[in-house]
Amino acid sequence: MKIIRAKDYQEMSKIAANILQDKINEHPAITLGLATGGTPEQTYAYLSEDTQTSFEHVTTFNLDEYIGLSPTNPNSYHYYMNKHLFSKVNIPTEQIFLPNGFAEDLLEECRSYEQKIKQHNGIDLQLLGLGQNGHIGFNEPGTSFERHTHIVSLEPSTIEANARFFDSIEEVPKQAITMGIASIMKSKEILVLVSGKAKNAALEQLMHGKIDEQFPASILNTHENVTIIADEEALGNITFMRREANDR
Ligand SMILES: O=P(O)(O)OC[C@H]1O[C@](O)(CO)[C@@H](O)[C@@H]1O
Repeated sequence: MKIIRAKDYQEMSKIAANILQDKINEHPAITLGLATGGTPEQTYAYLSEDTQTSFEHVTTFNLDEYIGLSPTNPNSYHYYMNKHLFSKVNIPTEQIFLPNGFAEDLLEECRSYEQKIKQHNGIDLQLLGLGQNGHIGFNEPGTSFERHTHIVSLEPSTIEANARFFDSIEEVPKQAITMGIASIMKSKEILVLVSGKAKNAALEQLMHGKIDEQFPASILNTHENVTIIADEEALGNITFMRREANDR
């Protein structure tokens, strides 16, 4: 795992945006996996400001979506992505994919979402945030590393952490559709963004803890092409010593 140290949130976001821009310019028909939450907001803002990079041939798959929120609900991840990125870049609508948390048949939605990713030959570059409990996408602690896109019940701690985006905690949906750990791990390359003191313990566990389904992000240590971009607050005093194979 490669670690890039950024001074602060702005610098982390700028580095991430530059990496994404370079990848898109090198491979205009790239398939990106995208994340939501507070962490990537500024990365998307930098991408939106850039008039040199064309999204005309880019395809995107988002990690997750709440169940029960329509795409026009301001708290849905559909809405978030339109607001922060898709409405500001030249990506054709038919190249944008998010799970539909409003689908009548949610199991079929999970199956067909996974199928669509496959039909696009998988994800070339997956952007990830890190939950304080180690979740990636909405894969909560205890999720099997073998799972593909599936329905999850959100942990009380995730509901609490995400309540800041809603008028009240009662409004936070209790379930979501998420790409599974197995879906994420099939990505050719993964970029993890980590910012702020609140993520320090999770980042330390990701870098130095054991690989365990109780801490979903730990699986990233077994992927061959992962870069973490973390700011100084998130890194705190974490040492950069190399993880040995027998630490796993
Ligand atoms: O960036 P945040 O808001 O801290 O969230 C971290 C992670 O949690 C989620 O928002 C899900 O709760 C992910 O989409 C995100 O990557």
